[in-house]
Amino acid sequence: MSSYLVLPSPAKLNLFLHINGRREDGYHLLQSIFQFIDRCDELKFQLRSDSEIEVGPDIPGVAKTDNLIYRAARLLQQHSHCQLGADIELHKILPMGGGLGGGSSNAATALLGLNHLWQLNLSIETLAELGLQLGADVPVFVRGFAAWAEGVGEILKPMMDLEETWFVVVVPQCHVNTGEIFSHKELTRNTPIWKMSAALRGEGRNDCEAVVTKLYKEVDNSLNLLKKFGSARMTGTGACCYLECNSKAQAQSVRAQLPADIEAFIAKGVNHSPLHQALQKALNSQVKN
Ligand SMILES: C[C@@](CO)(OP(=O)(O)O)[C@H](O)COP(=O)(O)OP(=O)(O)OC[C@H]1O[C@@H](n2ccc(N)nc2=O)[C@H](O)[C@@H]1O
Ligand SMILES: Nc1ncnc2c1ncn2[C@@H]1O[C@H](COP(=O)(O)OP(=O)(O)O)[C@@H](O)[C@H]1O
Repeated sequence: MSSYLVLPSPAKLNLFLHINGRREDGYHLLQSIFQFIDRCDELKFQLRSDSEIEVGPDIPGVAKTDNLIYRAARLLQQHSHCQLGADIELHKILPMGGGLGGGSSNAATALLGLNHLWQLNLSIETLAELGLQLGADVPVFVRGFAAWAEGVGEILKPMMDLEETWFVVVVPQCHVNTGEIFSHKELTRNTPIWKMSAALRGEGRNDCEAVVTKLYKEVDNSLNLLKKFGSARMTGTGACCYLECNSKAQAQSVRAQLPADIEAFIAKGVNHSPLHQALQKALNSQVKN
C-alpha cells in the first residue's frame, strides 16, 4: 500500500437546471442533468502518521479551515475516528464560483482519496452522505456517474447513455455566489416537474440565467458571444457558459473564433468520472504489487 496518491478532481456541467420549488429550510428543489467534463484539478495526498491535515497552496480568499478539502478530511476523521493525517497538495485550474463544481469536486476527491489512503473501506453511500453535509453538489462527484438529479441535487439516477460530446466553455471574469442567486427575489421557482423519460438532450433551460445575466454583465456578454454559434447555456448558478458541439474540430473552431481576451477552454463530456477511473487504477496496481 503506497503512502502517496495522485487523483483528478473533475468539473461538471449542468445540461439544464430547473428550479421547481423551495423547501422550508430555504434550500431549493431542482431538476438537472450533471455530466462530468475531462477538465480537472489535481490533488496529491501524502500520508501522515500524526492526525494533522495540511492543505496547500492556500486559495486566496478562502481560510484554511473553510477549504472544502480540509473540511472533507476533518469530517472523515470525525466519522471514522481515524488517527492518521495527510498533506494534500492542490493543483487548481478550475475557476472558483464558476458553476463547474470545482470546490465540491475537490471535497469528493478528498473523501474518496483519504478513504483509500487511510484504508477506511467506507462505502460510496456513506461517503455521499458525508459529502452532502459539505454541499449539495458533492454527492454527484462522490458517486461518479453522469446523473439525473432531483431533490436539492442529491437524489441521483445514473445517465450512462448521454452522448459524450465536446463543449466550448467560457469563463467570465467574475465569481457568482450561489447563495446570492438562490435568495434573489426575481428567481423563478415554479418550473413544472419533468419526468426523466420526457427530458430530451438540449431541451429545458437554466432557470438561474435570467437573474445571473441581470446581475453580472460578464455572464451576459459570454452567453451572447457563444449564442452566435448555437444555443449556449450557463452551468449551475454561473458564471461559466458553454456551447455543445458535434465534434472536437467544431469546438476548436468556435474557440479560435472567440475574441483573444476571452478566457475559454474546450472539454469533452464524460459519463464516468475521471476520479473513479483513476482510483480503480490505483486499486488494480495495489492488487498486482
Ligand atoms: C445549484 C447548483 C447546481 O449544480 O449550483 P452550482 O453551485 O453548481 O453553481 C448546485 O447544486 C449548488 O450546490 P453547492 O454549490 O454545493 O451548494 P451549497 O454549498 O450546498 O449551497 C450554497 C447555497 O445555495 C443555496 N442552495 C443550494 C442548493 C440548493 N439546491 N438550493 C439552495 O437554495 C443555499 O442558500 C446554500 O446556502
Ligand atoms: N477547495 C476549494 N476549491 C474551490 N472553492 C472552494 C474550495 N474550498 C472552499 N471553496 C469555496 O467554495 C466556493 C464555490 O466554489 P466552486 O465549487 O468552485 O464554485 P461553484 O459551486 O460555483 O462551481 C468558492 O468561491 C470558495 O469560496
